[in-house]
Amino acid sequence: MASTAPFAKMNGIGNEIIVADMRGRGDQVTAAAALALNADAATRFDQIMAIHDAKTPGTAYYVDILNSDGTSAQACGNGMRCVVQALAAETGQKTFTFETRAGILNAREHADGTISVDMGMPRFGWQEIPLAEEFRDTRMIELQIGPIDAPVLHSPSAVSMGNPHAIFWVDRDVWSYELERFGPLLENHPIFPERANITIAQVTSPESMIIRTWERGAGLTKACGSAACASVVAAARTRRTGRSVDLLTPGGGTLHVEWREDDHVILTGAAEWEFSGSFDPSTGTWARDTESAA
Ligand SMILES: N[C@H](CCC[C@H](N)C(=O)O)C(=O)O
Repeated sequence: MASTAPFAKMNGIGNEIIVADMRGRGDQVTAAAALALNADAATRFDQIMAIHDAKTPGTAYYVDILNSDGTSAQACGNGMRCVVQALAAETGQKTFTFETRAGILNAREHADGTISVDMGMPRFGWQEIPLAEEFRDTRMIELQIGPIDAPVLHSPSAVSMGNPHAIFWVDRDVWSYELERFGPLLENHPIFPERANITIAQVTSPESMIIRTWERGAGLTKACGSAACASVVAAARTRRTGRSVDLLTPGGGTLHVEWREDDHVILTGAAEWEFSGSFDPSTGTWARDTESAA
């Protein structure tokens, strides 16, 4: 058995996150460990953020991201805020430069405890998202679900925030759609060769929207940061909102997204620690720290 690694169960406005401290070791959190942790109600999660030693000069840490089905993800905005909060508490530092599979990413903890993550630049090319066939304009792609003559959801915008997203625009209450039924079909639709995160978005003003997301590899979640970024970029591109938007998410929390003029997308919100423990990164066997809160 490999030696155990410390972890913290946290959440980013309800997005269930495990921050695993894999610094100073060469092994990885395995898919088997992810599945085992997710099968236990106490450690059920949407993403594991595994902090590794830096690989690239100029970055402080390399962060590997796993979904609850054991697959890996390029980006996780809510999880990055949890990573920042944990590292800021440990080091006293407020700003960090990370590397993820999607590239270099900067983040900062503010005086009020909220955290901003620079999620980088969105990409709109059909091959970059990626889509399986050519769409010259990804502001609206041909895809629908439900009866052919009366689709329930149709014509989403497609965006890459490092990871693939499709945003379906709806006029009715986002809760009136059976996302748990349509989500898996759309996530795995052949138009998305790397699958996709599926969001339904209701724009409520030029500065606000409500979103619900079916996450690739994790299912329905209480919040999804990269989907919030993708939704604002897609809404601004289609003139539904401006470039600075508050998003209400299913957990009741709010995220703020700003698509800056320099094309970077900044995600801001809270992060919360729940409890700490240690786990075996190869099997997922874990124990709660005795001094840790319930
Ligand atoms: N919860 C994450 C997104 C995870 C994306 C993941 N489900 C994928 O792309 O496979 C967030 O806050 O950005």
